[in-house]
Amino acid sequence: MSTETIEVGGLRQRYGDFEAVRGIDFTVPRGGLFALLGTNGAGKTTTMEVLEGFRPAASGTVRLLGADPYRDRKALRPRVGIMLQESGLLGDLTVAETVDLWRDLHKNPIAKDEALKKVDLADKSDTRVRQLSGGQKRRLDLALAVVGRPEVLFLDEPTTGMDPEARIATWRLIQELVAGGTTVLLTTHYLEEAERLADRIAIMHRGEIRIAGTVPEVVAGHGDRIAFRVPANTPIDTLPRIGGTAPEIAVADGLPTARYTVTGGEPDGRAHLAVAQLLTWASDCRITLDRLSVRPASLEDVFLSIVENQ
Ligand SMILES: Nc1ncnc2c1ncn2[C@@H]1O[C@H](COP(=O)(O)OP(=O)(O)OP(=O)(O)O)[C@@H](O)[C@H]1O
Repeated sequence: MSTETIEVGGLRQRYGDFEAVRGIDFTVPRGGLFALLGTNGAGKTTTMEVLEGFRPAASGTVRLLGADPYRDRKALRPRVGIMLQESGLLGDLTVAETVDLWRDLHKNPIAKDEALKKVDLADKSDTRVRQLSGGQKRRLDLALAVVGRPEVLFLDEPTTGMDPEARIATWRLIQELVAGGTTVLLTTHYLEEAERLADRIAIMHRGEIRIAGTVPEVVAGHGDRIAFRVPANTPIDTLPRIGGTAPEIAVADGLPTARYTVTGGEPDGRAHLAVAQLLTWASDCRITLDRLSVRPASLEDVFLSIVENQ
């Protein structure tokens, strides 16, 4: 028997003639947190909806807790928590009434006060849902998703609209749930959210997973970034090519800034060699490399290179 809580193999999904998901594969073990990142319309929500059992897979294999999420959705429902992108809350109910309604759907729900405390809405208990702010509604959505003590949690852009404090509190709650063994599939446009929370991520673009792995694995092949400013009138056309690549030059506040992406070679030594080459050039030109920075590629760099180049 598989030890994976979520299994997706060769999943394809169409809307009429349009293929929104074009053969994707990933698995999430019990207690893992997998984040799907990607451009608008990449197919993240569609993938999640198949796993949530809202529609059958057009082709491919999809298993949730060892079962078919569409055919076995009745049996799976009590074991799964879902936070959709668009909340379907009833505006006339109070926060407390809403939580009560959801608690009634579960056999062993957490206490109402505990649910509201988890998402910092205890003081809004008697407020009508329509009077909540966007971020507060998101927090109520999250309380409803966790009220039934789910084994698997689907979170579709959970922190959109939340202020930074609420976002950090939400991350803490998600981390507690994962530490307790809950398996989470998350979609997000916040790269920092994925970096903080996920064991593994996938970046989707146009219905395909373009890259997947742990964050260090994903950024590993994308080189280092070197940037510096030089005084005006520096002969920037004499800047060395590094690894066969010329720098990108941008002018800010009247001063040229050079940026290199350094790939190839041994990761441990390539930035060192590149900087040595640049310092020699600077010394020959009798200038200083102002605000010299050297860093490995970030998740944002990888994301942008996927989106811009493909
Ligand atoms: N019900 C639908 N009918 C037709 N096309 C749809 C439907 N739902 C989604 N699509 C299309 O399928 C593609 C994938 O949409 P999906 O919502 O899965 O993307 P997403 O990655 O979640 O995007 P976002 O980050 O904007 O939420 C998009 O091009 C979208 O327009």
